[in-house]
Amino acid sequence: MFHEHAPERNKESILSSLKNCMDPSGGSLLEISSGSGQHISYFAAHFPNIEFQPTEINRRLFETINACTHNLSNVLPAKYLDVSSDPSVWLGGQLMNTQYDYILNINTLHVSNFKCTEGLFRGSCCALKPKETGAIIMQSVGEFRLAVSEVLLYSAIISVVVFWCSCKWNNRHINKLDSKMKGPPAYPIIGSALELLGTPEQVINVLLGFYNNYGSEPFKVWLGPFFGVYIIKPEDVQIVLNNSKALQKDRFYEFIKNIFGEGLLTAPVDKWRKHRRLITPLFNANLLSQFFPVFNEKNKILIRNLKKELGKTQPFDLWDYIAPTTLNLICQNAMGYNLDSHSQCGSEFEKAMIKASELDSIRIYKPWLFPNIFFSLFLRLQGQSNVFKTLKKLPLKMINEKKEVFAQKKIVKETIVMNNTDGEKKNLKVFLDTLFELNETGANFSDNDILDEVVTMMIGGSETSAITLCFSLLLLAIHPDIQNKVYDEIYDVLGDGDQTITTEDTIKLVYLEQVLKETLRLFPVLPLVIRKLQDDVKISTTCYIAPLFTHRDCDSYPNPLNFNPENFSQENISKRHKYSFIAFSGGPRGCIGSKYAMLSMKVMMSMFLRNYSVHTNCKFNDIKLKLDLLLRSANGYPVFIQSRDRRPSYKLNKT
Ligand code: HEM
Repeated sequence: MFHEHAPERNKESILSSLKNCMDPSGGSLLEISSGSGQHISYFAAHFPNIEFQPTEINRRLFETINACTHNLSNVLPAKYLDVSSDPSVWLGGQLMNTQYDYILNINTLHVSNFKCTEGLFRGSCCALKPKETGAIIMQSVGEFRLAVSEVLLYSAIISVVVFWCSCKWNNRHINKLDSKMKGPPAYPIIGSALELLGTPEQVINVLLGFYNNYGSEPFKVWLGPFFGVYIIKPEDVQIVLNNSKALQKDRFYEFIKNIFGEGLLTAPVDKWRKHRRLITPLFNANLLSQFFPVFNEKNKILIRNLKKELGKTQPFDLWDYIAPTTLNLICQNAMGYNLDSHSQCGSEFEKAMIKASELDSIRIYKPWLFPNIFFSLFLRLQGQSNVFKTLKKLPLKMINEKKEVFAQKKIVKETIVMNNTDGEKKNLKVFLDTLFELNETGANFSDNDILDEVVTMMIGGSETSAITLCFSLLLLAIHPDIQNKVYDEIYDVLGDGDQTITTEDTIKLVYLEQVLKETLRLFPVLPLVIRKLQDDVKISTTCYIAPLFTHRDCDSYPNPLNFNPENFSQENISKRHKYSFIAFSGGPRGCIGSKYAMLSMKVMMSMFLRNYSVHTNCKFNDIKLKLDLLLRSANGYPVFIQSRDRRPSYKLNKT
């Protein structure tokens, strides 16, 4: 027999709680984990009309329990019960026939495996009679919560102090820089996070506010405990982007690895160097002309789809048509995968992409979401734990299908055959197949590497162009005179027929290129590029290169908030610093797909404008921006379209 002190100490207070919630006139009670039997013998004496069933997992305690209760006629002999087991085997399977008015459990959960807690709740659902008096009484839970919350509180305080000290230590080298530079107010640990609270629409306005307050000279911002410097002047931007010690992406890119893995965009320098060297030849200007048949074919489908918007009085959102087309283009051109018959997969991917980039961007501006554990919790609370998995579904499907074809054919160069403009057959070099091919020659891309590069290309190659095209068309709708000028050029180059567009045609579409660049100047899809600048003694400083700010510098652009494609006339370009336009970033780690992007956008714009004129009720100042990982219009791209009268404006004006 053994005797414990705790039950002696707390039995009185538990009894008073039981008196509050138990009906003494009758009923039955199942005690789980009766231990020494001290509790049950004490309570049974106070509730003579209630039948008590003691239970215990440790059979050796049965004797002790029974000895404590032998003179109480309302206590049954102790029974074996493993609370973590399935309820169907509780009490030798009797539970299904015998149900109780009360279940009592004291001082178990905080000393047992979590399976026991789960089992207790699961079993209680079966063990309690289905009436309101059924109750689980667990004095131990109160103690348990207190103990855990205290432990959590102390751990949190200690973690914060340790974290603060380590930040202080890591940041010791920037104390001087910090004190000399201007920037928004910052507080320990959270930095300027309070300023950046708010929706994606508000965040972009706060960032623009920083620029308005501090101008083009470098200024500091603390994102959480991390110090960073905004670099805006083209001369300074050029130095950073071309510095071999600034090729490393900053820690914030770790946050977006749940989307891009370690594709080119996010890869650490060593991996990036190797992959970039292998992938760059695929974006060679000579190879790009091979994509034209696909450009022409997919844009024809776009033009056909748009027909249903003709004659409507309500504006529609350009995004709904342009985004699926750019995704379709990159899937076909880079992966050799035709999305036409898998539009459902495409739209699931697009939705997941937007949601994922929204969630990751929220994290960047909220230091309390920096630790993975808090971010996972945040995703759960938002009901979005699966979004990153959903995003990978389409790329995985494409990779697996293409891999099978590659293996089946057992060929080194897998190709797809398309009709080119002259009607002859031509082989198209596909990015994904080239990765498989490179592996055959020892490049060692793992399955994860391939997935990461494919996701990077799909997002880099579709979302960015779609946003730019939508902004461009919206701006042309707002500025009909500029739209006329673009169409006149298209007419002069392509005539009034429907012939397919060639590389040579796109070279001649000079003004259209100015329009696209001016759009990217005003609305750079990637408004922020973050690099880690490391010095010789491995001390690093974060540099924020902000195309959005550099493009609004009055020294480079006299009226920076006006939409003026003349900013990109040869004459005006020659007057400016090369790095005054950095929509595609610059230096060795600049955008690998800039040429592909410009070509595909030129083809889509010219086919669109050749068939339709675009109109809107929206004014320039109505465009509201929002920032997730990319810069978008917060209120969409609302336009109307009309069939194009295929005559240039100079001929129309004469009639
Ligand atoms: C309007 C269209 C586009 C814009 C404005 C744009 C802009 C950019 C920018 C600013 C970067 C540097 C990002 C950083 O350092 O954080 C970048 C990188 C990249 N872009 Fe683009 N991009 C566009 C289209 C494309 C296309 C069509 C592709 C692929 C077909 C592509 C693939 C990539 C890749 C792979 C990188 C990472 C490069 C590296 O780190 O080596 N982009 N892009």
